[in-house]
Amino acid sequence: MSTLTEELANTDLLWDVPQATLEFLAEHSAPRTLASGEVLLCPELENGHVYLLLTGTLTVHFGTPDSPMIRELAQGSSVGEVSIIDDTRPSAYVIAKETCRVFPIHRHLIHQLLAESNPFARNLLQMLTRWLKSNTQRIVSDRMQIWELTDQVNIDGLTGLYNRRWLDNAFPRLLTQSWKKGQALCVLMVDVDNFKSYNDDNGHLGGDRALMAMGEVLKTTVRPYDFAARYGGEEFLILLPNTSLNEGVAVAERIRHCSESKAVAYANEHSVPGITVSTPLPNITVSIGLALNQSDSVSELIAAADAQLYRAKMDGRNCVRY
Ligand SMILES: Nc1nc2c(ncn2[C@@H]2O[C@H](COP(=O)(O)OP(=O)(O)OP(=O)(O)O)[C@@H](O)[C@H]2O)c(=O)[nH]1
Repeated sequence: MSTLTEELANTDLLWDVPQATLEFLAEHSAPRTLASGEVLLCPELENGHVYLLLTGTLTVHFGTPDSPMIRELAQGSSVGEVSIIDDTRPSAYVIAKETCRVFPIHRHLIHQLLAESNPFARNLLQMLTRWLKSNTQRIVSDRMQIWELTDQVNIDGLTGLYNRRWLDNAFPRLLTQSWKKGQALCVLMVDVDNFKSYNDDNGHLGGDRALMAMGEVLKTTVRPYDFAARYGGEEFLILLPNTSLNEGVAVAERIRHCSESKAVAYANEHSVPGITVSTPLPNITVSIGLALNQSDSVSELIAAADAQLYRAKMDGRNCVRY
């Protein structure tokens, strides 16, 4: 067996292919040497060959040759088969990472091998299946990353509620939807009472703990189809779609009651080695202003809820006004 046919027999595409076929290929083509950085395939040029990688490493890049590599191909693998099968230009740049030796098999020979050699057809099918699977996995992991990132940009880091950015996008859409359907949209503006003093008495970290407790209260008191967002500082906006005034008042009272009875735990302290103690901070109270949509104007609705919140503050705090 010559060295070249041995090398061919060790590639994924020609594994288990009869010796006579390997010799036939060795007679009809010859290895080509690529210098480091040389482009083997690119979307701008037609491709007429499948290349078996005999030695070295190739890298695959989408978009431009200097974009980050998306895949590395090791000795024994092959490239170009997809553009040969579907008769299109390559979809990516394939570049030699170091000096490489590749063995080109012309399109005509590939079609001939497909028609005549079962092991070759099976190998090709397996390679394409692996390729398809790895692409699917890449799409799934990219999508999960996008979901995570989308979540991160829309969620307030301290409270875990939606943030102002989310609110600015979602509120106009929700309001327009409700307005078009002729449904009520109830808005609660929730503000922690005397929070400046709370911060002064318990420190900024203590204040943060109180806001985290508020986040938990809001997440657990609103219904699954309602939305709770941190509007800014110690102020929260709750959107209750398809909700009447009476139902909204009931939700607001529930939030008010849960807030005053929710324990605010301070950061863990280690008083005894091995035992973790959480010192409680004073509970907080909230004032809530409530308004129903009278138009599809976000600013009008916020102003109406804000006016009711002001009344709640003026009436002594820890109460709901509408
Ligand atoms: N710890 C902490 N404090 C914050 C945060 N955001 C805003 N604050 C503080 O919240 C306080 C809000 O105070 P004010 O707007 O004067 O209102 P208040 O003291 O709650 O008084 P009333 O609303 O009238 O009951 C300010 O001292 C802000 O510094 C935060 O993320 N963490």
